[in-house]
Amino acid sequence: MANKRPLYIQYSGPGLLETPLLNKSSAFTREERRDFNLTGLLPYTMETIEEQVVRAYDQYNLCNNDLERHIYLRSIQDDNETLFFRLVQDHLEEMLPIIYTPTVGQACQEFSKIYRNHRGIFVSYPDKDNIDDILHSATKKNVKIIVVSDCERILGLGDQGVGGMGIPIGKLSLYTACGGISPAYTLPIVLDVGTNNPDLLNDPMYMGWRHERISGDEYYEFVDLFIQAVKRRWPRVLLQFEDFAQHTALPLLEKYKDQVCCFNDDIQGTAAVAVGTLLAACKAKGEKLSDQVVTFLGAGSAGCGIAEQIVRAMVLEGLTEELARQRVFMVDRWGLITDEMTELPNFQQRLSQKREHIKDWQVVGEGKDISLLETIQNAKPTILIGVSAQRGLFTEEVIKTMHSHCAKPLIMPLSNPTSKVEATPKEILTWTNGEALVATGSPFSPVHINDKEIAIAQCNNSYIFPGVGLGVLAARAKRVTETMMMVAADTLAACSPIVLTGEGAILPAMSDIQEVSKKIAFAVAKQAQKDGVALEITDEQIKQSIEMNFWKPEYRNYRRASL
Ligand SMILES: NC(=O)C1=CN([C@@H]2O[C@H](COP(=O)(O)OP(=O)(O)OC[C@H]3O[C@@H](n4cnc5c(N)ncnc54)[C@H](O)[C@@H]3O)[C@@H](O)[C@H]2O)C=CC1
Ligand SMILES: CC(=O)C(=O)O
Ligand SMILES: [Mg+2]
Repeated sequence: MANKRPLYIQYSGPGLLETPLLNKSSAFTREERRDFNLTGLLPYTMETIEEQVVRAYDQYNLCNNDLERHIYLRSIQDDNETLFFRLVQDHLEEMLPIIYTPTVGQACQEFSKIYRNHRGIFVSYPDKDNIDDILHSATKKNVKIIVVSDCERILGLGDQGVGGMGIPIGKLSLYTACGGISPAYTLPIVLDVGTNNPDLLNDPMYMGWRHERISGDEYYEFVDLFIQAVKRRWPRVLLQFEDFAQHTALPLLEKYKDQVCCFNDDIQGTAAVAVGTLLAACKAKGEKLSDQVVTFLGAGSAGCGIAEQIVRAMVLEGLTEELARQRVFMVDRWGLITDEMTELPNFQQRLSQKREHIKDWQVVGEGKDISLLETIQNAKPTILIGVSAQRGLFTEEVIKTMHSHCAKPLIMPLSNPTSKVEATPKEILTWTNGEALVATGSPFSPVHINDKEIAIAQCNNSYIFPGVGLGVLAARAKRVTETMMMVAADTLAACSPIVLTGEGAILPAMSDIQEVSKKIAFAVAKQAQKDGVALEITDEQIKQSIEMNFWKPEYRNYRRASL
């Protein structure tokens, strides 16, 4: 047991067994059973956590499908968090797809059907006058990281109403499993502002506020009530915005990024993991990022967030911003985004291509609505990124055309969950004779082609946010800056096996994720100091803080706290 210091607690009897953060189930010792009035409430034999994991894993293997596995793991989490995280840690690669994408998507869609137990906080619009009271009802006093969603864009599955709670829960499980943040410090929150999903509104089982979404000033005033209440309750908390829709994601980030310690995972976390992946792939090919030409399908929060980070990285390599922007092509549902398109939101406008630069392109229809295929035929990209949440849009023709211009293209269908992928790795590798480098948002099995087994990198922001959170806590940072996200990307690239050894995968193995998160945390903490948003402590103190904050799923001895 690494942490031998006893924990002084006030709970006893059934109340202790019903407190998931403290419950040890059959692992309570004889003395603890006596001291905390547990004798007779548990079978006689005392077990170790290893024995408990064996039983739990046996039961897990009896489940018939992934949703059942998800429900089973969530039930352990709601009963005994230490056991849950030990089980997940011991079977990380197998269980991440169950507690996170893709299965969490199905769990969100079926939330009201599979609901078992309360977890997290629901801040519902009709309760808007009581948000302080709601936050004070949270049993955790010392919350350090919140993941909050209004659930309007859950993965690529659209508006899931309160069912989206699965996402903050899943993200925070990864904060602990991958970034060592104690579950005692994390809190998932859903802002229930209604839903525009007719299936949910018509579902008699739907558990959220049965009302269409509030919008406009009413929406922003409600979110502000929430943010101000969070600041009063936990002034230093790190707030992660997750799975907001495109029309609110950036405005909320712009509004709050200088007011509270916060970031938007879909814009900034995704940008960092994608640029980290690109940097690693370029190093592996012996090329510079600034030599690449990048095409996006999907110019939303993720697409534009990644594109802006690519521009920043190209500028750091020496390109002018104007030249960098000329190398990035954004295709959305109306085709290539150009400066002739009126009514583009600002974040797309900044990434539009100037007509004069593409005037010589060979396209049909006088250059209106330039398709993805036409963009690829003319721009001849070396990198193709899919963040459109539309299955199948990377067609055989699109991929083969890309391959005809670039011998070893990097193709990244990043949309989640698996059902929304723009093309599967098997399709891409088949159409490119195994020559493309592929990274996906959701996990995929290795592909066998030309007598080779090709592992598929999972380019998901889960490589970034746990380390960023750990770094913010270690340095006690007050803000999350763009440069902190940029060093997270650089550090991820530096951990890539292909960069380190010249062979292997583009991204580190999931089994190494804790060490990667610690490295990202250190770099993020140092950058926070450089940016003047963190404590001035020594490198040694940062490292110590990271190690000290790194929670391990092990039971501690309990002593009775005097009341
Ligand atoms: N791998 C990762 O770490 C991450 C993956 N994602 C995934 O990326 C996808 C998009 O997320 P966001 O950018 O936040 O959503 P968003 O809604 O902001 O953007 C999606 C964009 O795709 C466009 N689009 C829709 N249909 C299209 C079509 N037929 N052709 C071209 N464009 C089309 C939409 O107009 C929109 O601009 C989701 O599936 C999400 O799960 C998001 C964040 C992180
Ligand atoms: C991974 C993630 O954050 C998303 O798909 O929304
Ligand atoms: Mg997300």
